[in-house]
Amino acid sequence: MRAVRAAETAPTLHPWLVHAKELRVRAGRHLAVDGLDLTLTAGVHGVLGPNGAGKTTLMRALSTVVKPASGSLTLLGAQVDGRAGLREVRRKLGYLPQQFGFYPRFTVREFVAYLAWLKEIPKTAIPDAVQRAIDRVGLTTKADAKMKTLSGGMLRRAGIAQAIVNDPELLLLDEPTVGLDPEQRLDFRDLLRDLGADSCVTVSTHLVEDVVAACTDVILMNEGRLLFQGTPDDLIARGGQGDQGDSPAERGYSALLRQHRGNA
Ligand SMILES: Nc1ncnc2c1ncn2[C@@H]1O[C@H](COP(=O)(O)OP(=O)(O)OP(=O)(O)O)[C@@H](O)[C@H]1O
Repeated sequence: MRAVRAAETAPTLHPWLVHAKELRVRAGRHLAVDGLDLTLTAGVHGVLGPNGAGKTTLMRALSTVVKPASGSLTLLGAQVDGRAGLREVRRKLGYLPQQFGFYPRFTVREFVAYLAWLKEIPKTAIPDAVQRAIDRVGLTTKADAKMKTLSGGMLRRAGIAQAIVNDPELLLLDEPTVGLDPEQRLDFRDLLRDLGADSCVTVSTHLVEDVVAACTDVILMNEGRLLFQGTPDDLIARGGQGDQGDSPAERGYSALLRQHRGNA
């Protein structure tokens, strides 16, 4: 019998929950993510960048919806290379796509329960998990309303509920605040902080102020690459009086893009 080394039975330690190296991902024929290096741990990571920067394509790769064209991507310790073995990672993922499909006749509860079933949550645990997710996004009174009767902002919240129903270790939210009213946006910031306390939450948005208020980490993408990664304070420190923007963070954002374009 072969001797088993201690290293073979030790738990796998992966300091990064997401680790991308020289990552390239196609959107159609276009290389929308083009040589991205990124490491993420627990916390709330806000992904900013101009239209077409590759944010959605990155989120699709992190959610395992599209497979990388090249480079390496490790999610929750598992190498994503297009082959088998993704089932375990997918059970621990939550993903709100920019546009998501649903059966319009489903109630919110049925929609979230369906996703809970897909995530392989044990049958007996589903009703409580669904109720908790619906409560956390503030849709308690709409739990038994049909999806087709919801407003845009409510639909978005139902989408967030399905993404968090399995208490994911890696949560990916693509433009989650679109359509939310100001009060709901403030509630959502609280939810983000709560979720990021012990999991890795990645939020793509155009709202620099949401990132500053609710994120531990800012990621700025441009043309498929990482331009900047730092704290909201680091972003603010990059801006000057002459830079475009209505707030210190927006000025920091503009300054980083301007400097990059100047150097390109
Ligand atoms: N199906 C496709 N075929 C060809 N090009 C595509 C396709 N989808 C996206 N692209 C291109 O890939 C690039 C990145 O798109 P992506 O949607 O990832 O950017 P984004 O940062 O999310 O943009 P936005 O802020 O507008 O949502 C863009 O130049 C876009 O035109």
